Amino acid sequence: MSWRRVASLSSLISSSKPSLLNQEACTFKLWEMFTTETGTQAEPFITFVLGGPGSGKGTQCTKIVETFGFKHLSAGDLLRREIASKSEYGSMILNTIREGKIVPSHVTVKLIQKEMDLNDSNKFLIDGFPRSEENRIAFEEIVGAEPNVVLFFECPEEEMVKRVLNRNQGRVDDNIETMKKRLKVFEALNLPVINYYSEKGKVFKVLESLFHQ
Ligand SMILES: Nc1ncnc2c1ncn2[C@@H]1O[C@H](COP(=O)(O)OP(=O)(O)OP(=O)(O)O)[C@@H](O)[C@H]1O
Ligand SMILES: O=c1ccn([C@@H]2O[C@H](COP(=O)(O)O)[C@@H](O)[C@H]2O)c(=O)[nH]1
Ligand SMILES: [Mg+2]
Repeated sequence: MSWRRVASLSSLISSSKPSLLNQEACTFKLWEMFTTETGTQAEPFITFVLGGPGSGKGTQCTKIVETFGFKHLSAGDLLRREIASKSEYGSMILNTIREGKIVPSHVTVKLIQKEMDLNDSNKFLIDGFPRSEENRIAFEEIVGAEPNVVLFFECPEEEMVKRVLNRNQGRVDDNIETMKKRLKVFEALNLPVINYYSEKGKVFKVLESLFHQ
């Protein structure tokens, strides 16, 4: 099956009976097709998983990993690990996350690249990255690859706010002040990346609908 055909499925999902397809069902259906298509591919299969703060990226990535064995690389988790290990960039990263801003591209891309190199898997879910056009360009230059596909989790803002404020994972950025900043950054810097890949026919929009996790 060609990517063109897979992309046309995305438009079907947006236009036909979205209320019957919850995030989980959409994701599983799509990934079933991707694994069938790319099972013998030698090059790494790269998926960028994008969406606003609290849209459910991490939650769905965990489910995909459990079922299909992709390697999940959360850029946010890699950055939080740097803070915890008190690395040279730790305090700068902590301050940036507190402010809801974006960590310099070279730092994040190096962390992602290192994890990709260390891993045997050839199928990656890169969650929460790229956050900006600058991030995207840095990844493409440094890693020398583009994503095969981009999953975009669309979720109403009030739902994202509710989820983040109820997450209870002790994250320094899960408070209303930082959340407002993160939403602004998402719209100003992350949406252009989604639009860029959308024009290349690589984006699957996964619709939020009424469903139980
Ligand atoms: N479909 C859903 N319905 C209700 N709650 C959900 C759903 N998906 C995720 N959640 C909950 O919402 C919260 C945020 O989800 P998650 O951490 O997966 O979001 P995220 O997109 O990774 O956010 P961030 O960008 O802040 O890391 C979690 O507490 C999760 O359990
Ligand atoms: O590529 C990235 C990813 C994340 N950040 C910073 O981390 C926080 C939290 O990220 P989550 O993906 O929500 O876990 C984000 O708000 C940014 O401050 C980043 O700079 N670059
Ligand atoms: Mg997350």
